[in-house]
Amino acid sequence: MALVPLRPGRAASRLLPLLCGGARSKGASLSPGAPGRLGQRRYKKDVLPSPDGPAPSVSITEIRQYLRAEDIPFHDGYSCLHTPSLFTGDGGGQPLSASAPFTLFIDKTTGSFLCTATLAEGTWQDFQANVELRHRGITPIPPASSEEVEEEMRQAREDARCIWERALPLWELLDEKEIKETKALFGISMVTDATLKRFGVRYLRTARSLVFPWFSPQNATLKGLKLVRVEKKGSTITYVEETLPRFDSYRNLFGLPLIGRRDTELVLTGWELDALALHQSAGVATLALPRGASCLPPTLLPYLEQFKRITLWLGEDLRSWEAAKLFARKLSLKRCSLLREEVFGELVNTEQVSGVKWARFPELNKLLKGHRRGELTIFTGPTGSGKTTFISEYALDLCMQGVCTLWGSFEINNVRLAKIMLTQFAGRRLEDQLELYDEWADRFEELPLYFMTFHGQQNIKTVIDTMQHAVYMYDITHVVVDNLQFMMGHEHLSVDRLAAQDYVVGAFRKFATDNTCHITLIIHPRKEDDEKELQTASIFGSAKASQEADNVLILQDRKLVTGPGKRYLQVSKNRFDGDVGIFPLEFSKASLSFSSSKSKARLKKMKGEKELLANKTVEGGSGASKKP
Ligand SMILES: Nc1ncnc2c1ncn2[C@@H]1O[C@H](COP(=O)(O)OP(=O)(O)OP(=O)(O)O)[C@@H](O)[C@H]1O
Repeated sequence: MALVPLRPGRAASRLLPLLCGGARSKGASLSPGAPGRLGQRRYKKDVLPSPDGPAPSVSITEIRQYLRAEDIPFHDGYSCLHTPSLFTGDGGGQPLSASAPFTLFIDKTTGSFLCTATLAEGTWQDFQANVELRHRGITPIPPASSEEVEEEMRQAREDARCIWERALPLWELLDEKEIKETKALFGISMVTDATLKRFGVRYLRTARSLVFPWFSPQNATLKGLKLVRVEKKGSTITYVEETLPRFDSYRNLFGLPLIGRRDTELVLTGWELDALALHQSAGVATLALPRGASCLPPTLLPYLEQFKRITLWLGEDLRSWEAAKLFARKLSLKRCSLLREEVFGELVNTEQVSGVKWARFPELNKLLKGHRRGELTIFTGPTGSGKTTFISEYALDLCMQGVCTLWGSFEINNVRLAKIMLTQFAGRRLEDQLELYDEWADRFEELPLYFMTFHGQQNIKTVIDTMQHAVYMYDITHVVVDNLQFMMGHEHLSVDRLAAQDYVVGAFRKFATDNTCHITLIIHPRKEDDEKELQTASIFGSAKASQEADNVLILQDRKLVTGPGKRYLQVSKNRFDGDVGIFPLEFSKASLSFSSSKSKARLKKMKGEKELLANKTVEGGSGASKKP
């Protein structure tokens, strides 16, 4: 596996030795004013895993052939193959009986398995190893999670239990007024006590949060919970969620214990309160995804196999609609239905099609309008001008708004990159304020951010396979590749380099389109005259890269003319609506940020690159327009 999520005790924790050296432990509070302890976190001094290949892929045909060859009975389900469990019953020696319950689910895409009876899970290789053990008469032992993960889950269970015990059923609050106000705050005035009771929703007064429990589907013990509180800014209301365990280990399909064996129709919602309301109003079986429209973890698919019809009800915005379409592919299109077409028709005309807006780069919004799925952005700039630093912040900005992001950093290692990002995230040098480190690291770990563990030259096929895997596993919608030169591969050195590059660009283009995933690809410029600014034609290689790209961004670095350290960002191609132009970037060395608050929008829109260059020559070759 060549992917690393930033999660507790893993990647981000490994940043710490870089900042202060040595191990640490901590006891962080769950949120200001909220009771409960996240407990001790252990940190290792080791570094990120060394580069390894992608997960060995297995096709569904191979899986079927293997099961037949091994005499293992199976049903062909929607997303999984179903077999009797290897981990229950009489153990080794005996062939698996077709009359046993089919509680083991093999993911058709990855070959990973989950036994819903014992919660044993593992890779396709683990499955084969366990079949082998049975042949030798040994009772298979479920592959164990690492000690670190076990400890984290145990701690989360304990913390969840403490909170759960302090939380009250909403209707047991002391006074009627408080109940009414609380329900109104969460928009659930119409939800009855019976519904709240059925779903086991409680209220934690001290944290002014609703509490949604995660019960084990096996034995109904509490595995974790989600807290939701309301934040009001003016007339805008936002719901803030926190989970135990942390988001990427929080795999609760909320409502699962209420599903009967015979239920065959389901409404799958993006959040818990929708599941409640829909169940109450339509009487249908409902489940809520643990992270809303942002992802559908494949480990949840086995629990959805029993449904013949699934209606995806993730939200009414375009992002939810796009997510629903991708989730439907995982769930099998033939049983899914989405929001009505007319609703989508209305959305097409709204602002939303322009994509996710950058919070730190308003000028980029004015030109590109936003970040959209399925596009290819090419980014270039002179050597050492700050390309990686800029793209790090540009991608972080989107990631902070829930865009699931995968980084392929082939030039600088992931620890260095994560350190740059963490500095940009915190907006300060944490080396100087170590007391703030824990808080920022905790928040950073919550981002939907993943890293490929490749370093140095890589074969494009391996990289594309890894990206494909990540899209399936983590619903990645933005991949950053830094940079193209590392994909040209040794084997291409003898052939035409331009043809090799065209091939690689074509492969990324196809990936972006096929997976409705945005790719930002950094490409070095060709050797240029230092005195001249870069243009689209300066991108290394043939014209293919700029033709295939939807957006071309150039980091202009004209130190000699415009004074020390001045950089400009030029949008030289914009397929979405054609606006091109240039705006200055203010760099702060302390926060490694290009979005310094001092920066006033001095955006200059241009009709085309030629006009842009001509204009600058008229203005004395200053490298960029200074006009407002
Ligand atoms: N605007 C800027 N002003 C001054 N220093 C900067 C600026 N942007 C980045 N830097 C610093 O310059 C160094 C190189 O930055 P970075 O690695 O992002 O450049 P790059 O263009 O990706 O390099 P390469 O061409 O080698 O891939 C880093 O130490 C970074 O902190």
